[in-house]
Amino acid sequence: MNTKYLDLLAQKYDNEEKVVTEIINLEAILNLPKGTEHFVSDLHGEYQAFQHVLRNGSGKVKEKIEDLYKKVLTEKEIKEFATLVYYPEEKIKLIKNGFDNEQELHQWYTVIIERMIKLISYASSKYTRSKLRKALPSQFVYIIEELLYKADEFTNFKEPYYTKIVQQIISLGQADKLITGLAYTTQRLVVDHLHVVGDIYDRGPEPDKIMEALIQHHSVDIQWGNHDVLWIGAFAGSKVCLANIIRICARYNNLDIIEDVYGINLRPLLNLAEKYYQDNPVFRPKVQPGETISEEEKLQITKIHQAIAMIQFKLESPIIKRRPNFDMSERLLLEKVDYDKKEVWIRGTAYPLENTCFETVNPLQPDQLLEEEAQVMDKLLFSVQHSEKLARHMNFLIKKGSLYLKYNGNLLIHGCIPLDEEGNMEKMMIENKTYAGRELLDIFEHYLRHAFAHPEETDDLATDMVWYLWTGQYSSLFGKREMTTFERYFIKDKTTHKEMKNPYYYLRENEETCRSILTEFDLDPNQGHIINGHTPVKEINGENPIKANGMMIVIDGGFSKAYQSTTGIAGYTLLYNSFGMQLVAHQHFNSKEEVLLNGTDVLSVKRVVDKELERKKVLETNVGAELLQEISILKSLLEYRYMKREKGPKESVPVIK
Ligand SMILES: O=P(O)(O)OC[C@H]1O[C@](O)(COP(=O)(O)O)[C@@H](O)[C@@H]1O
Ligand SMILES: [Mn+2]
Repeated sequence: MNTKYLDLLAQKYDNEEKVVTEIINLEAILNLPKGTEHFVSDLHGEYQAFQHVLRNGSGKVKEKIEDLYKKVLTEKEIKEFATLVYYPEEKIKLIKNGFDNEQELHQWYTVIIERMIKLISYASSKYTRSKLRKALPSQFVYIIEELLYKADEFTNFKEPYYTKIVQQIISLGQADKLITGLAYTTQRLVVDHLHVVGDIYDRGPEPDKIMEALIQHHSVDIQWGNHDVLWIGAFAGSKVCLANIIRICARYNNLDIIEDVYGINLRPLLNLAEKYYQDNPVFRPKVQPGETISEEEKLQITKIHQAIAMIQFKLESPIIKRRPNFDMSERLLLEKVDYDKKEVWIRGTAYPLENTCFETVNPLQPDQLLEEEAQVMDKLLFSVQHSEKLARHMNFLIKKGSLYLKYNGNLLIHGCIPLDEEGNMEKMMIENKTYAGRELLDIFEHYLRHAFAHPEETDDLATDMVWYLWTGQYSSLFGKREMTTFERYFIKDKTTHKEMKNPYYYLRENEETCRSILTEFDLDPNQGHIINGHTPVKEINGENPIKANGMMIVIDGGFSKAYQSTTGIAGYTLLYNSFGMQLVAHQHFNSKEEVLLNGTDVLSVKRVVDKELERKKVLETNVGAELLQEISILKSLLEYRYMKREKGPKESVPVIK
């Protein structure tokens, strides 16, 4: 080992005891049960529902409360207590309003602090003290540690020392803060690591708040979804991606995300829209029940929606032409329109067009942007690339995200591995080289990162490739032959709207397919699972999210409100702890207010996907592999710096994928 490196390390471990202590500490951690992983996907801007799932740990918080209190508390009390852990600030307020004297309130504080301490003691039992300490609210670490210590020692909590501390906290007016801190600590202890298997953005109203929550989260990774790369693409300089995100925001009545949240000036686009467009039924924004919108505003959005959709269609054309390998010439639909007859030719059939808005299209050069349209896009791109908040969110997506992830033996991927009908990995030619399977995904990711690093380039291959990831047939995020946006707006015949899925989506029902994919990614097919998002599982039609004998798990049940009528539920999430995997089905989430008032916790059918025969330890995980490496380095340091040779044979370091 490089001695320079060891010298540097010795600055941190500047005596023998420190090295030895750390080795012992790490060895101990290896033998603890593995932490709980929590998988969510397809959040689609539904911040409130996501918060709920995060706060209740997909039912794990309640489960722990029930383990401890089922015999001593009523169902109502358990619900109340669980709600307090999920939403401490609001619930404390509500409860306090119900008391009419100080004494009752103090009594309540005493009981709740005791319960919270017990809960934390239980929830942290599989972690080291140091990990627990990091999860505690910093201002109360010392006090809580004292209480936890007493909770271990005396089960009845009547110990005067304990009582004294609690009384002091209450009389010094710190109880609310302490309870709130303890509630968040519980949430954090219940789920060790969060995986977001794609599609944070689009359709729902608050993707930015989801991003802020993820930035604050203690441990998270993201597998990009097709909607996320659309936003990354826009920020990286792709005007066609930018047109798409604005179009989708207009369609779902979410333009305030662009305008108010990210501070992007839509005025030039609005001026253009007002000049050329009128009302048009297919471009009116989708308004959620309960949402109010004035007729004037609706009309304005309808116009913007048309203006940006037409810009999008025009911008697609030059990319398709300069990238023959994208094999998308079928999508040059503006050129296939007969503008006199008002029909479009698709694969040899002429379809009548309706609700058209071709005011800015020159039939002789249909993909030509008007000067004004080009200027609008330049201004929008400038504004997007100078939004400080968007920059922060996109940087985080890039830092924590990837196209796929191998984690503890499983493969996490939003969309698919493009396959042909025989189950072979589809090949794509990029710059005279053919890629398939894992290599294809790696090169896609390489281009995406390149595009992000070069936001000034707007028409290069890397930037175009980000758009391909949104809509190309061999994109691992899209997984369909083509995106029929044009047809959906302008053609009545619904057969043209159908988007043919990649064979992956039926082949993934077979174990054999899943085995070959896991092998392609160098994962053990006897142990690993593929965890997918992207396609809503239609539980309503009896679709099973667990496929291929448990090797494939699809967790998109549709947080997206717009899709809940087709799925019949409000999303799946997955939990993977030391005992195995559990799939949780969530029922429709109405509002935080409803949970606060009635304790309705709309969970959750659990299906055991896998049961570990033996409890899985940290040693067998990704984290374990990293710790083993650290231990090995520390042992080298011990030997080099403090001349201690270890007795016995050196262990080899296993690699966990
Ligand atoms: O329902 P909408 O918002 O019109 O979106 C439909 C489009 O969304 C897509 O399904 C992609 O979004 P998802 O990743 O959420 O499936 C396209 O295939 C389709 O054209
Ligand atoms: Mn998706």
